[in-house]
Amino acid sequence: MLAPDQAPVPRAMIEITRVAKTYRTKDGDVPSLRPIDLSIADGEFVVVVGPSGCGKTTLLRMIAGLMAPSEGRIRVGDRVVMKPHSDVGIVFQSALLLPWRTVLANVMMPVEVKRLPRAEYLPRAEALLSMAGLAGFESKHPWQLSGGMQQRVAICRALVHDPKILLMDEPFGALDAMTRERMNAELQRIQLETKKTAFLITHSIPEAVFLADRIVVLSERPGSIAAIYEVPIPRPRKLDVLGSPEFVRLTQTIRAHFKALID
Ligand SMILES: Nc1ncnc2c1ncn2[C@@H]1O[C@H](COP(=O)(O)OP(=O)(O)OP(=O)(O)O)[C@@H](O)[C@H]1O
Repeated sequence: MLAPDQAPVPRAMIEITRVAKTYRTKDGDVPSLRPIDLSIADGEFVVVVGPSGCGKTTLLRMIAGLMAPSEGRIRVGDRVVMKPHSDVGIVFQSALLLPWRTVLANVMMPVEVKRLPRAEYLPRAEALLSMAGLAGFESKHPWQLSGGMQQRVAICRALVHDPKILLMDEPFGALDAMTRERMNAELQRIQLETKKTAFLITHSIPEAVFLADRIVVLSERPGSIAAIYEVPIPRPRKLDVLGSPEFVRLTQTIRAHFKALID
């Protein structure tokens, strides 16, 4: 048996090392992220907040391999990210469902694109829809669903190929406040059940505090890590927690920090 100080340190699921990004445009260079370091553990839920244009989406796109860093490197699992890869599923602000396809056919899209065996993944798609409260809607079309339901379909689609990581860029930004709160509770449940590592960008500080294990606050562009807050509220968190003193205190602290960044 290993002594406590010899116990293996679990390897991070996402390791971001001195990653910076400058966009080279015909009008000149646009520095968007200063070198940042961040380790995200397997199963952890990390939420990123920061002023508009500070580089949040840029960071997400680099984790997904959709864009290369200008400096530094990103490791996901055992591999250094060099190109788009299957370890992530991505959810955007708009569900981006294909209107002529049924809900189930939309969820199966990544299986087709990645040429995975349909027979193996079909039951998984159905199980995900059921877990997301969409059993019975498999053969409906996107226009027959509410905005919140469409976003749940997008989450199922992001998870269908069983990626290790769920990346979300303002997934509930277009929803009304009540639906958004319900979706936060749903997302928490889905993440706890699937045990995925989650990385979410939001402009809503309450959403960040409700969902996160850790909140990363980025500074104005070119973004750098201004602070990291742990959220010690036990899970599963019910929506009642939004009114608890601990929740309100943390929300206010982060809001004040945020305000100081942009004033
Ligand atoms: N393709 C690009 N070419 C040049 N500059 C870009 C490009 N994409 C983003 N930028 C610039 O990089 C900066 C960071 O953009 P990014 O979209 O990552 O910010 P963000 O924090 O996600 O913003 P928001 O909260 O408004 O969505 C912005 O100033 C933006 O103008």
